[in-house]
Amino acid sequence: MRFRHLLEEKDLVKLVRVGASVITGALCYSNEQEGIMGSSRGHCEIVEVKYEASTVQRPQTFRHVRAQDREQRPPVMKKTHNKALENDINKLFEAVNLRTSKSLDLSDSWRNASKKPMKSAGSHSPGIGFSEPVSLKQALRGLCISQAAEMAAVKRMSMPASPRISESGKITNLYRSVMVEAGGSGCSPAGGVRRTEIPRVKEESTSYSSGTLIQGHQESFKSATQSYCSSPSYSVNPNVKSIKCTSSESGHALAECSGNGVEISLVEGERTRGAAIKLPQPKANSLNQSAPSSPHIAAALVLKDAESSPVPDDISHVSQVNKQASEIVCSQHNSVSALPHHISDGNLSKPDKKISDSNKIASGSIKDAATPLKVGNRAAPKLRRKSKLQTVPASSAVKSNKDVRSTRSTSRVKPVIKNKNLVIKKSKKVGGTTDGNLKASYEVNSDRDHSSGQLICQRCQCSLTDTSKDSSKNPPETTSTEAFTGSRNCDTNKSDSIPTSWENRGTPAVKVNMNPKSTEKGDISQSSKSSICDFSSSTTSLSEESSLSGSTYGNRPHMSKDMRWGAIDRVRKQYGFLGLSHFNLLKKLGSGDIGTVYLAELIGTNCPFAIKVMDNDFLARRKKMPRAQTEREILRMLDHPFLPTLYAQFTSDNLACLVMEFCPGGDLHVLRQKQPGRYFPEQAARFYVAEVLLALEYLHMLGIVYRDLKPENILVREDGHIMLTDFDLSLRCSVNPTLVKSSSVGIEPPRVSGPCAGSNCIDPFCAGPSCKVSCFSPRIIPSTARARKLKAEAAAQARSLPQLVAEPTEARSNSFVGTHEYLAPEIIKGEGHGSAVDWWTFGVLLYELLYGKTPFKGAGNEETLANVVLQNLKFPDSPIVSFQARDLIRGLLVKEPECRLGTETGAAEIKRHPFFEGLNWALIRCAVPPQIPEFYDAGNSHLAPQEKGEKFMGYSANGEQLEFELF
Ligand SMILES: Nc1ncnc2c1ncn2[C@@H]1O[C@H](COP(=O)(O)OP(=O)(O)OP(=O)(O)O)[C@@H](O)[C@H]1O
Repeated sequence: MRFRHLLEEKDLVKLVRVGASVITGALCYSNEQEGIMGSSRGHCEIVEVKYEASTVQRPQTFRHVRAQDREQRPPVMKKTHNKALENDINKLFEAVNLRTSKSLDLSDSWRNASKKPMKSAGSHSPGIGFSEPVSLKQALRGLCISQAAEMAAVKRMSMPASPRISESGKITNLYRSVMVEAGGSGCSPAGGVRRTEIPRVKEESTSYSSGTLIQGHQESFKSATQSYCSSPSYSVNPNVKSIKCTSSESGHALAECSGNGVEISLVEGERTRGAAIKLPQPKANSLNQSAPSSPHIAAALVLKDAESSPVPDDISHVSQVNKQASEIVCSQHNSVSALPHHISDGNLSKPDKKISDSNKIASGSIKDAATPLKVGNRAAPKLRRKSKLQTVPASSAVKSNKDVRSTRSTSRVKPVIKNKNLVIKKSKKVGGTTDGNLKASYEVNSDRDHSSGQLICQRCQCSLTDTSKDSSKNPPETTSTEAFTGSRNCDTNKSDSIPTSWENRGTPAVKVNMNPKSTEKGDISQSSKSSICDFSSSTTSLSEESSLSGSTYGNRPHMSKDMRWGAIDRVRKQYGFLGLSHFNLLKKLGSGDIGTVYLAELIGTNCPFAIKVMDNDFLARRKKMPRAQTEREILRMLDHPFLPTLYAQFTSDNLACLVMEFCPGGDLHVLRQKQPGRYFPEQAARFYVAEVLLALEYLHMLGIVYRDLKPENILVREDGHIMLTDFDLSLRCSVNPTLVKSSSVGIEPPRVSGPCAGSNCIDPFCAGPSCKVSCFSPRIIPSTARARKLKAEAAAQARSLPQLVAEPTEARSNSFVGTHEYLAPEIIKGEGHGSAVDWWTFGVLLYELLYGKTPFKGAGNEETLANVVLQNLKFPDSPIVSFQARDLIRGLLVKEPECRLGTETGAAEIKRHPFFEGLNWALIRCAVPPQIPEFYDAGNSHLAPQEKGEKFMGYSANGEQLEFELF
């Protein structure tokens, strides 16, 4: 009987039962005939035969053995392979050093085994040293473990460098080069203090070198832009990979073609209107081809023309030449509404007219030649092309695989990602429709003389050529770069007339198709419009640079007066774009799963921002792009005092950047630990959770289940109010506002404690003529007949009113998302969860703020999870917490989500709880916060507190300085 050299584990166990209780050393049995050892599952991969009993072989890798076998094994060995099993077993036992001792200390054996490397240097497979005794089981397990370790090591080695390192490496490099560059440079702030500035990073000459891209595009870019301006000035900046066209007369940037993704932005002087066209990256082998995307450029310019001049008839003469997806986003910065246009594969989409009029953007599919293209407030000329408007029903949330993580700080559980994060899947139909979007497609004509590489003006039939000259009027951004100036040989009298079509000679015109779904970068698209909730229509299609600013005035009313908009707009107008190079990175604020957040100052503005920098390569490698995309899309939607405002977004060097409001107060987790006893006084806790509640309510109404509530994600603004941040784990779902009759659901009237809660009160500190308490002061109810009457009236009024439930109480997801200590039982149990998880986490949050610890924390993650599901809620004796607070926590930390407070009608239920009695919800943002971060001076923020001779940032509470320094 032929012995199969790959012994199964059970066979070995049998062998041991026969006589050997312990095996020392590795079992490694080579089998040349069988091929790769252990190739089949269930077989032990660890057997090795000592072909010569007298020779003590070092443990070898299987490959080693095989190689040696071929060379060294005596021919007789091959012949013996077919010996009887008995002989083979004998051989095996010869190879095994049997130990007669009765027992073996397992720990010793493990220790010994681990001490002794079991394979020779350079070996690739595991083995166990012969000298150390281990049990068979241990030997097997040890080999499996070491093999697993080896496999992991091999995998690690085969993997690219750590993305985190890669990302931080990029930033570090940026810093380093800045440190070198910036010393004593003009970038230093007043006082000669050196600041860290993001340099313009030189692009490596790769197969997709942006420099080459620029080369490929610049001719056509020049030609195309010359028609806009009688005296254009061009500058090429290889560092930021752009070509910029500036009006020599006005000095305004007119257009920019960026090699990074090959984007063109169109801007024009005071009436800055941006149009970004995203062009396909040329293939590596087509880099030397001339101007592969010039038709797109022409298309972009035609778009711009459409705003100011009629599109000539011949623009409708179109043929398709390039099916590579492109995107165009236009916005009129100074108009109230921003109107995105997308072009890809021959289609140009435009927003729904009605929505755009009301500052709401929706995408549309328009192929009607008669449909005027409206940009901003102006109707665009009619375009002769087919048009089709399509409305696509909102998609529902997509259940995804599980995802677990913890993002608590060092003292907390670190994230463990078990499964994929929930992602809202969207259709990617090119030229088709996507979630909740109306799409439009246009055909645009782009004629150019490809033989000469020149664009031909059809009006005067002139050719457009360039003449190089020194560009002294380049914006500072490009002074160090190659400059060239183009002039057009067009009749100067016609300088105002814009060639709106290009003669097509030999090459068909472009048909650009709009794809409202964002690309991987997700920066220049209408992706936000594909939101599945109703509110998505109010989100704009935001190009990475232009549209955010252009739309913000209309779409973020609560921050419309913020000077930061103006600061960003000025930079954008001055340079034609906004990028990392316009910011001084002052400090790393922290890193998360998908990016790193920096404190940055917009150069020359003294405006601090928090910039979240995400490495697209890293995100793609780690499959975290959807999380980043979710966060980006949610950020674009937000307009709430307790939620972040996204001022701008852009991509620099494949780093996706989100420019947000900087919160100098740190997060509540840090702040709590600075409190005496590491817990907040009840009044302070009430303030913070009340604001969180409003933020959650708003999110729910947008169809966003937050899912990651914890103190670390609650930042403190400079005014002491909170900002809920971090949306990459949020669930987006549809919302179906439901009108609920109060009587049918037994809704209790709002628990008003006095006139303070009346709608007529506009003073947060006023609770009526006789009530001089703030919204957060202990309730003082005047026991007057008048007060009682008012209360009764308010109660009666509330009873008579129907109630609108606009929160996604029906949303369901099976994702395993959150932070261990904050995970709701239904998430742990995998039963599917909805918005009620936010009310569970809300309860945990209140508990932690009041008691300084979370209610179900165990020794480890598993114990914590078990406690969440099984353990009853207990309250510590200390500190003393009010009955109302405990009652609210009890109502929130109900393990069955259907019985949990807030599940039925959302935040309204919670707001009515006696814990919040006396709180004027409407005026909470005017209330005095428990603590306010000290004055922040961006101009000095780069300095260490010691350097400034003062604390950089601290908290003052009741006039008392708390030792709370951020830097
Ligand atoms: N606007 C901001 N102002 C001040 N600090 C901020 C701001 N945004 C984020 N931070 C800080 O930067 C750090 C990283 O934030 P980030 O959101 O990237 O990571 P995170 O909260 O751990 O979440 P995630 O891992 O999901 O990305 C956090 O410590 C956070 O407190």
